[in-house]
Amino acid sequence: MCSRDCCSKGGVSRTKDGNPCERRAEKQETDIIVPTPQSLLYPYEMIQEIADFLVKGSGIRPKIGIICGSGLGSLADLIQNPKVFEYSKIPNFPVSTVEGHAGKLVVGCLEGVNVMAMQGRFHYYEGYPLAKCSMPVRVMKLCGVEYLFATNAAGGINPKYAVGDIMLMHDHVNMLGFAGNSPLQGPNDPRFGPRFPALVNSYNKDLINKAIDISKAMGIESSVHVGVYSCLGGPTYETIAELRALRMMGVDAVGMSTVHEVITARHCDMKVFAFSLITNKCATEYSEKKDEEANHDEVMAVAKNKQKACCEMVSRLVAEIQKSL
Ligand SMILES: O=P(O)(O)O[C@@H]1C[C@H](O)[C@@H](CO)O1
Ligand SMILES: Nc1nc2[nH]cnc2c(=O)[nH]1
Repeated sequence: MCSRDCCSKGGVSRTKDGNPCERRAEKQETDIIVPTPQSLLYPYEMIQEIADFLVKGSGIRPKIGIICGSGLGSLADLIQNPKVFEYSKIPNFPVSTVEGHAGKLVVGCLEGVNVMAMQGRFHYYEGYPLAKCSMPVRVMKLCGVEYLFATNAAGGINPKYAVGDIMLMHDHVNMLGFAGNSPLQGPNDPRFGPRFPALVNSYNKDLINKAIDISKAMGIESSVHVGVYSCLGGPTYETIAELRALRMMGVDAVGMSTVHEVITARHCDMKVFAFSLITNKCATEYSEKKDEEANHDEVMAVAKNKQKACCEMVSRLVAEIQKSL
């Protein structure tokens, strides 16, 4: 009861004659916390400011943006004459909190092409909203990037995949999107892209075909697949029932990233190439042994072992793009 002698009925405070209590209504109004829509977290001007800082600081306008997956930070070590920016020194940039994600942005030259690589990405499970996780993709765009290379470590659900294989992504199942979460949620800024972007053909077919040719030239084609990736929120790895459900949906590999980055990149019309390094085989039988459970140490160890092949795939593909520039 408030001091005006009100009672609460059906969650609404009312005076004795049945009218809503004004004082209570006023208080409730001030108590309501309206979350900022995701798209407003990083307005265009703020992204422009970050991009200007990076272009001015490096003296480079990159054409290709690379996001290094867990344990794949060595992709950025390929870059010549690197200018390195710690995330903590970039205005309005989040910090990396996960092992295997160094938290550095490296700008320089690879195979004659200006590139920008993120040694460390941001994940939803770190507590960042999706728009914050994929904000660097928009920064890349305003720096001049036309191609996004997104890489990740993922669990292999397709029974034909082995640990250490590479899966070229040709599509995704957006589980967080199924649940109504999107980095584009909120008012749309048309300077980035349209309100309703189409996502069919998100993964550039020409780049996938070039990567297949490269895998043949490298003699690793038997361990390179083309498949469907799905991102879950993490940080838990999946239950067996979840893995079975994903398999039934046609998912070949599962991870905790990339999809929202690809959505953001396609929204601003970047060409996308993405691959998963299969760091563990997902258990789909209840009889699996304890030592077959996914764990991050294993993910990191496999990524370390396979970084050479991943690096070669990336640099050869950049060299192919260079020919067409
Ligand atoms: O950043 P990626 O997607 O490569 O990292 C995966 C997903 C989790 O961050 C981590 C789990 O081991 O690896
Ligand atoms: N969700 C998920 N992410 C991963 N990253 C590396 N392996 C896995 C996995 O099995 N599941």
